[in-house]
Amino acid sequence: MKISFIGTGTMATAMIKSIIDAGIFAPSDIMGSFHREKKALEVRDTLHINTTISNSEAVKFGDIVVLSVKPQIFESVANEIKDYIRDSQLIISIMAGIDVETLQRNLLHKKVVRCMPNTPAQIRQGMTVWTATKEVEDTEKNIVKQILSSMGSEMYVEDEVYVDMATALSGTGPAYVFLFLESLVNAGVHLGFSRRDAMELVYKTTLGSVLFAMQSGKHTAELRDMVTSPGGTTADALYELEKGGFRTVLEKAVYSAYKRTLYLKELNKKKGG
Ligand SMILES: NC(=O)C1=CN([C@@H]2O[C@H](COP(=O)(O)OP(=O)(O)OC[C@H]3O[C@@H](n4cnc5c(N)ncnc54)[C@H](O)[C@@H]3O)[C@@H](O)[C@H]2O)C=CC1
Ligand SMILES: O=C(O)[C@@H]1CCC=N1
Repeated sequence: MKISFIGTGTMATAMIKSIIDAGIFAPSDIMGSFHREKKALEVRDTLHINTTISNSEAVKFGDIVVLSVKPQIFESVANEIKDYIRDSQLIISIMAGIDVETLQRNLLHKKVVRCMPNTPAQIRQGMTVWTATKEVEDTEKNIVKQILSSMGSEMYVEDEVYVDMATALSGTGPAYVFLFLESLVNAGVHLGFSRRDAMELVYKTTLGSVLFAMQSGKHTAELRDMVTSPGGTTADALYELEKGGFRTVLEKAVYSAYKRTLYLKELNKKKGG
């Protein structure tokens, strides 16, 4: 079985490394298409996969074709490749804000998987939410599951509305976490720690807390109470966080990313005609 990537950037490269590491595809069975020859040669030399600057060549190569270009150029890429897609091929899209109906209509193809991965896939710790059209067979769904599992965890959903929601929560999620980490590290530096020590304290505290929350199975409010001594330091810090609207700001941010996903979806539907 062969797989092609249309647009071999950050996310596609993470997927390619994962499927090679997991032994699902050999480099010789992978093709990546590129915008520029120079980048294609660089990747060919490092990952030892096949490369091309022709999207139609890439489509002809794979049994599975992954669409990993930016959503803004989907329409022009679809026009370029639609006549080369075979009925038997499985199309996997990782593009944000392009729904199944728009994919099917622009590609003139029914067998489609839409998924939303995230960047921790680069170290095989990603989280991907995905759905498939009824034309995708169970054996093909199993292959998709294997591909996505090689990048970390995966969650299948029947209704694609959850893929839109996941775009705001888990797809965009790493950016929220990185901003949180950056703020805490800065707070540590403000107190007087070296940046290196502050990073170690913050990263390990965050990692330990996440693992504790996952393994204890307790509600986070209960875990928070365990830290909060009467008249102690935590109560003061939490008071300031609530006063500053920490939860509300976070919820509004996620909701705003969700609205943006829906906006992009509508925009791409209209563009597709
Ligand atoms: N970066 C992220 O955290 C996530 C991104 N996504 C989705 O993944 C897709 C790719 O995102 P990234 O990898 O971050 O972007 P990227 O910009 O790193 O990758 C896109 C690649 O497409 C190439 N390209 C541009 N025009 C092309 C053309 N006409 N034909 C072929 N290739 C072309 C670019 O040179 C680039 O390498 C997007 O649709 C995005 O919505 C999904 C989940 C998370
Ligand atoms: O910002 C974006 O549009 C992409 C989709 C999810 C994460 N990054």
